[in-house]
Amino acid sequence: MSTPHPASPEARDRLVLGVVGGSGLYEIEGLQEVEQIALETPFGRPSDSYTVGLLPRDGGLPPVRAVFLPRHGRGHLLLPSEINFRANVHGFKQLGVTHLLSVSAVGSLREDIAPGDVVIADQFIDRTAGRAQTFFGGGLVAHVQMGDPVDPGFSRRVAGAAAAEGARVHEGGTCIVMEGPAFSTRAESNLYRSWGAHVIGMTALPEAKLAREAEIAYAVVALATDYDCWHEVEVSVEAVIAVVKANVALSRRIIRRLAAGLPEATAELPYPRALQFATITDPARIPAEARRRLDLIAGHVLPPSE
Ligand SMILES: CSC[C@H]1O[C@H](OP(=O)(O)O)[C@H](O)[C@@H]1O
Ligand SMILES: Nc1ncnc2[nH]cnc12
Repeated sequence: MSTPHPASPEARDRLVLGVVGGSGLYEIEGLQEVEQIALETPFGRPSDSYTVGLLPRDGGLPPVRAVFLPRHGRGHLLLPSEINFRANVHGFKQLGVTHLLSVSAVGSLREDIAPGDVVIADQFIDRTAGRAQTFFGGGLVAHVQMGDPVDPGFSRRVAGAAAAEGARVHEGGTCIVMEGPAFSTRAESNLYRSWGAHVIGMTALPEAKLAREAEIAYAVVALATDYDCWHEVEVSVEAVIAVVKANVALSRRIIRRLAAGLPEATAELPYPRALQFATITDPARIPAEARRRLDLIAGHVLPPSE
């Protein structure tokens, strides 16, 4: 399978679907012409090798290229705090991904979001600590916008695919992203409820911020697995995994249904041009090392060095 350079106009015009699998989703199904690709990045190693292949598309269109990575690694070896989010997103970018679907297990902070329901989260509150949040730094400064952290058009398609596959879908919702790995205290859980949040997880950030910097459209399909501890019963990994396992076939069907309806060209489902007005550093002062490290992410918005 030939892959154009991800920064080339040809690659940026062609829609490529990325899927980052969460707890319980370590493989996807139905891929044709499958390859496993192990990558290195300037930010270290991703969580595992990427599975790359083709998923069928409706309407006589050629299949869509799809790239899958389990964010905790196969066998679930990585804590949320141990995930190298920068390497994971950089790897997706290297493989030409333009649209990244995050699959995530979350706790519910609302009575009306029951275990087994799907939430297409569209806002996040960052309660992580000490995670690398950006590709930038070291002499090249950029500030991307995060007012709308997920891509609305892509998220609508994800919601449509989930509903078509029979899920009970909540379109929109605020996700608290905590550091973990311990689940919340009851006081924290009640505090997050008082903030109006809908669900709680441990991984959507900094993933969404890095996807934005990489100009990859991002959407989350969050599977509610439990009622966090505000609901009186403690959260247990056993309960979370039981719900994920009961819904793993649903998650895979949502991915296939989403892929089937995707257009061929990014013009029909544009990704964010997030870096167009985000860099602030005087191009003449950018260190060569920073230019090299950020070439794939920001090379297209930087004037060439003299
Ligand atoms: C196994 S319960 C806690 C664990 O599950 C979620 O992972 P992911 O978002 O990758 O599905 C949550 O964020 C925690 O990492
Ligand atoms: N209650 C919860 N808190 C944080 N992350 C979760 N993932 C699944 N359930 C969770």
